[in-house]
Amino acid sequence: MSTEYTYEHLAETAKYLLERVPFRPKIGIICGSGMGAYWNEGSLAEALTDKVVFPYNQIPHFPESTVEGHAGQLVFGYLMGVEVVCMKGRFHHYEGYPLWKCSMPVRVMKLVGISHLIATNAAGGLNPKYKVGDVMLVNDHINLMGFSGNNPLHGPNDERFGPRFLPMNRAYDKDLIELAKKVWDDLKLGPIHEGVYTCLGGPNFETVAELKMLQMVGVDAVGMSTVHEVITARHCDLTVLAFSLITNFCATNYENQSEANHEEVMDVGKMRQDTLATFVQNLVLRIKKLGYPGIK
Ligand SMILES: O=P(O)(O)O[C@H]1O[C@H](CO)[C@@H](O)[C@H]1O
Ligand code: HPA
Repeated sequence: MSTEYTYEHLAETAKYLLERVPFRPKIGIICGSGMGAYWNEGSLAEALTDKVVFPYNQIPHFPESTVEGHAGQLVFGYLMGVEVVCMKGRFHHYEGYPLWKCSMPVRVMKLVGISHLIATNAAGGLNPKYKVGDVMLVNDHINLMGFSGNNPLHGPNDERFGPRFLPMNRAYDKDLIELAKKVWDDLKLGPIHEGVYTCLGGPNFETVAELKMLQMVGVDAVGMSTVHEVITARHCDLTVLAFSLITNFCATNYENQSEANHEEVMDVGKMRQDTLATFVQNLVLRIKKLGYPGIK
């Protein structure tokens, strides 16, 4: 990560937040485009009780949200009685931020005390079995931007966050994936998938040739976030669960006249928000009841 944010900067941010919040969250939740990043009514962050809300532009050293209509808030509160902190909206590379800046809130959440991260995103479905509105638990990713040397951990390493070299073969915690599947099934929410996610830089959606290539290398869902957050989270030893809401189908042939667009992404997010909120609420409850399982 760049030296622009030292450990001391982020510790200052964490101290500012902790001085204003009367409880300590153990679970951090990143609400992406499919989980109310952009709206209030019915969103997961709105379901929190005893909320303490920090607009990003009031938090020391935090980047500013630039996406139109983006709430840009860090919300502390209780979800089904479980202490959590929610990012209502995230930072993307296409907004002009380097990856280390996009994922700095993950380190801040670590410093305020979380041990578990639930990262959510909206993604295009490449796996032909997926339908719009489905949920895919991420069991692995392909760090395409990393192939060209663009990595959130690029630059000097501070061992207080984590090691210089880190394994990524168990990045997505298997126990949490199993637990998430069980919670989903117990709630009788229908089918749920497991698959591989990749992040492209955006902001344009993909060409047909790009999508065909991604499909060939085993990508099931494609988006513009999450991968750098998960790398940063694993670096500082957080246990990670991530899931994608499939908001659109990726066209892998030229006959398909449909075009991906952000309105559809947000519409599908709104359509599925109640289901996803119920899922996440029950999931955090189970994680707490089980004593926060997973790789710490
Ligand atoms: O990944 P999240 O933030 O959920 O949002 C996804 O949806 C937006 C495109 O519609 C992009 O920002 C993409 O990354
Ligand atoms: N491609 C990239 N990012 C996305 C998509 C997509 O089809 N849908 C939602 N975010």
